[in-house]
Amino acid sequence: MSRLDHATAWEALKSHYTEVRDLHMRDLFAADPERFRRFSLSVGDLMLDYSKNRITEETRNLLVTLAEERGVPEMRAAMFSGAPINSTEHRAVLHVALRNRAGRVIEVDGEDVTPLVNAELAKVRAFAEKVRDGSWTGATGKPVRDVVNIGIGGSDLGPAMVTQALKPYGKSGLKVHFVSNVDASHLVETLKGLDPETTLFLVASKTFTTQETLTNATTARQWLTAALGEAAVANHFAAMSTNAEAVGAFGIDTANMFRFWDWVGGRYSLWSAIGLPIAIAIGPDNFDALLAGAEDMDRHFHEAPLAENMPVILALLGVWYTNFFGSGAHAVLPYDQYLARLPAYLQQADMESNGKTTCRDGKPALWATGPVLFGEPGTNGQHSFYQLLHQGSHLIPCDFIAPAQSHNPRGDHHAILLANVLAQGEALMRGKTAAEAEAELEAASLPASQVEALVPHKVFPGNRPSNTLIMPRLTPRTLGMLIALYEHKIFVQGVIWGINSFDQWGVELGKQLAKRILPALKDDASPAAGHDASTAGLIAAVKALRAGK
Ligand SMILES: O=P(O)(O)OC[C@H]1O[C@](O)(CO)[C@@H](O)[C@@H]1O
Repeated sequence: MSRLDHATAWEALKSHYTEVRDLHMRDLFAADPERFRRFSLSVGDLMLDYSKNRITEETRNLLVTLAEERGVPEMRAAMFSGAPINSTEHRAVLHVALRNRAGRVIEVDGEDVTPLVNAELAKVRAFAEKVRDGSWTGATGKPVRDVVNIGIGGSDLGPAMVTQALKPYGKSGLKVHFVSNVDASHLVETLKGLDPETTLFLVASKTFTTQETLTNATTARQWLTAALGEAAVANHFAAMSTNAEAVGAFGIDTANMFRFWDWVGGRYSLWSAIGLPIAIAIGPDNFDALLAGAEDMDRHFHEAPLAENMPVILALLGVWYTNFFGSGAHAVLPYDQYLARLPAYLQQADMESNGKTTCRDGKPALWATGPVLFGEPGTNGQHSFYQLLHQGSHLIPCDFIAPAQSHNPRGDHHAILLANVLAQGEALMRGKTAAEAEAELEAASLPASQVEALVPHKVFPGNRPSNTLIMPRLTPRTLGMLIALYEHKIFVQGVIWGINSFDQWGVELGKQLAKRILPALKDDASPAAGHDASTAGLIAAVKALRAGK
């Protein structure tokens, strides 16, 4: 693949940028009453308004040309067909096969994976049903009341986010908890008040070698066996993994193991057996609806022309701001308390996928790649970092996400929430001119000297871009669509930037060094030698504090 900055469309976009960068969106809206219609699109129940972006039709055309030139349609076809597009790990990338409810044949190394997926999904459904109806019992014959998922990264964030998002679909008397951090406080606080007789642990790890997960699972097993004995493990532990050998070695009966495959990336795995806690929490039929929503988005992404393709449009807008406006951050702002963990989930999905500067061909990326992603739910962010969004020195594109109906209609709450989300997009776009600020201050009868002093502080530049995603209601189906939308957006950006979005070598170095530091922390005989002066000094200081010196 040739260099991104050598693409013809890149050059065209560079010169187009110089024409567009000073246009104000206020003027673009004033000049075109059709702008909303022109720059919005729907997929099923999900509507995207992207008219509040610093673009013209020419911008969209050029960005679409860039996507074509960078081979987005070809890579998309390769992904859906099961080609090994995760080049550094020689793996297919087939989270789409996990929600292939249409039953398309998808082959990996000559084998159709669809029957494998369906068989495992049937096992997940059956197990979830048993836990929910009480026919799966603990060692003393009692039904499960608490499920504790132990996993981290992709084996935690997706299921935790979805389980929280779909809490209204939960079952009373059955709670699903998530433990991820190796800090024992996470496990200890979660287990407080739980009864070993009615607790089921799900150990979720693709590799089953992850230090945090195995440490937490070992301590959880001690907690269980201290109360119920070693023989209880079979009724109280199940695992989701690709590594049957390691699951068996850990002492979990592989009959209680739900498997997935190396062509499912960890951060794309919530649709696989890793979704078992979701299926238990919301029921297999709702889990199926989640898959159906994702499949709706897959179909749209696979088939819609690039210029009318929601994930492609979101990806191209991100490229526009990252690579031409020099924006290094992106805010995801769900106006729904149930989506509180969506930004955290997307941090892994996006930043572990596209936080890279080496291209597929091993050469450095000489252009910016994935942005810093952050966000907070609802109006909380407005009373925190929105100040910077409105008046700070950084241009930070925002995605607002808002279900039109609440699961908890109470008085004016939801109307207020919706008024706020719509107001934020409008405020970011319009801003407030000096003349408007002055008129406001004068109307408040302030003395002229104060008006003059305050006006510069009250000005909002506006012209700050945002997308707004709305849906009737947050349901398993709309959530499935939303997550798949972001997955495909990330994919398209990776293709354009020329990077492999499906490996994560950048997480390895810290893991290696932690393994070297651990003995030095635990054992006086292990010297801190071989570390830089700062790390060696910190090791010594931490050791002294641990010893109470
Ligand atoms: O599921 P596993 O193998 O325990 O890995 C957990 C997480 O660790 C990572 O490899 C990063 O450290 C993620 O990509 C993954 O989701």
